[in-house]
Amino acid sequence: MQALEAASETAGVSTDALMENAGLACALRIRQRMGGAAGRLVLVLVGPGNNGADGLVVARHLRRWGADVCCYIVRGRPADDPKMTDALAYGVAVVDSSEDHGRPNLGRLLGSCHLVVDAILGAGRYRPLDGLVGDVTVLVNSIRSDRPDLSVVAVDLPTGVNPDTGAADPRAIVADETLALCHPKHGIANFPGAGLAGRVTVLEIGLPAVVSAAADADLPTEWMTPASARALIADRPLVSHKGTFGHLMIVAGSRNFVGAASLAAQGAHRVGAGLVTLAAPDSVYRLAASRLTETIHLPLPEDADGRIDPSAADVILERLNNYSALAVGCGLGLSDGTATLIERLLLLGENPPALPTVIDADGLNNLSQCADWDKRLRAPTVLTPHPGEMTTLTGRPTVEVQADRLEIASQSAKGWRQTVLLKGAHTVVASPGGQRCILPFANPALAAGGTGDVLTGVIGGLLAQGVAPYDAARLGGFLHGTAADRVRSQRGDAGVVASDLLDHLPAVIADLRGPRATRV
Ligand SMILES: NC(=O)C1=CN([C@@H]2O[C@H](COP(=O)(O)OP(=O)(O)OC[C@H]3O[C@@H](n4cnc5c(N)ncnc54)[C@H](OP(=O)(O)O)[C@@H]3O)[C@@H](O)[C@H]2O)[C@@H](O)CC1
Ligand SMILES: [K+]
Repeated sequence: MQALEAASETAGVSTDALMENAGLACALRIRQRMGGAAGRLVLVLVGPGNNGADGLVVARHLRRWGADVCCYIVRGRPADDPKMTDALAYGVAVVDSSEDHGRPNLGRLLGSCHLVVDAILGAGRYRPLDGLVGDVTVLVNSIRSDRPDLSVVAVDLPTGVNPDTGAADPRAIVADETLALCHPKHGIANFPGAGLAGRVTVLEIGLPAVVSAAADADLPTEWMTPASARALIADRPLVSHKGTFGHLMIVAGSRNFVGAASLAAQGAHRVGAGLVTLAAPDSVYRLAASRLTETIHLPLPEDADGRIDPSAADVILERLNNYSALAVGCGLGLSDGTATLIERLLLLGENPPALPTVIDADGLNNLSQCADWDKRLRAPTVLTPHPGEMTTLTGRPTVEVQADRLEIASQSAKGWRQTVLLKGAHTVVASPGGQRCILPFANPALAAGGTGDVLTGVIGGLLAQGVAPYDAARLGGFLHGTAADRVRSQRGDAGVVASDLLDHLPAVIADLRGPRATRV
């Protein structure tokens, strides 16, 4: 952002103009969050740099719209600060921390306000919080934890989070929402900083078009937003039939994992796949069929333990010409037989159309048993490991995978020449061509068995509709994450089950799509 700011100046757009845009965008979002400005009491914590200047612009606009606004100057600002002059002119109250010994004024303001804006520190050069700033942040965090009705909204980054790494000072602000200005900084993408940011809303600050186009081309990592997800949702023609939206084959399930197969199939239906066939062991078919009324079934021979028998590869392969995508893995089980099945379906070139494929869970575990699997995977594929499965595939310890999720996902995608979706808080998606994106979801409700099976079905359903692998993975992950957030907001963190996500998926898609007219 510092480089982009300099490029903007060169292109004729001053930092002051960007700051004004940023401050207005933040004020609009805060007003929306509060359900209006009039009569609200807002406390803006103002720091010494440009983040503090943004805070003064926010204060001025909220005051203009009728809020009662007080700026608490945490650390001295220049004597002739024009943003301060403007804020005062609009009637913003100002309290200086140097005149608030023992902080009685800050305590009183925190006790009575509706919302706190953290504009103390942003993306400037990072150093640990000094005593003065730390005193303020500790008090804010402590009153926030006593007052569930109090929202803390951070401008750009929560104060105390290292913008480049996501490391956090122990006294860093805990925010309910962070308003990321233009390109979110790594500090709120990486944990622990990401865990302090709350909901992240990305705001435009009006970079000149030439600068933002160059940045989009240059920046290696995309932060998925509703707007970027919307751009990936295809129109559904009015004149269409079930064949228009593809046919997915799901190879899944074993005696112990009947539900995995069923959840994957429902995930695919709920994102609009035209037809879904579940190829599962005969005993799984008998249990799942009554529940999956819309699914086509292909019962398969099974071994003594209720896993798909490798001879089933013939049954599947001879039908694949009629399909548009393949999803493999959910609840398959792990044995020599299932590894042989995977090898035949995916590695031996017997799958003539080389269908776009998503491989998950035991699909990945079985794949890792096959020699040189990464060199032999022919079809355009999305691999969706969780960190443990990534360890199995790469041989790198899970702590290493977790410490550098973006890089490891990207290196793997390039090395395997396939799309990789690395699950976890802030799921990462990387393409073989070097694109990569972060899905901004960290939701403990997703830490439940079966949610990965739904995701596989969702990605498979999108692949079947002709969405390219990298787009299917990031859009699928975004739909899944948004559905999970909705479930969490209704039901809380614990006790959510994977099937709760399913009913939300169509509405998530419809809301993203918006009222745009469907084109023929
Ligand atoms: N770039 C853009 O295009 C745009 C940027 N914008 C905004 O600018 C923000 C970046 O502004 P910035 O560079 O002035 O940095 P910021 O963090 O506000 O303050 C740095 C000051 O803090 C001080 N300080 C640092 N650490 C400290 C500590 N631990 N404890 C105490 N003090 C500490 C440090 O002092 P020093 O370390 O030098 O003593 C320095 O004085 C960015 O996040 C966004 O909000 C938008 O308006 C739109 C356009
Ligand atoms: K801040």
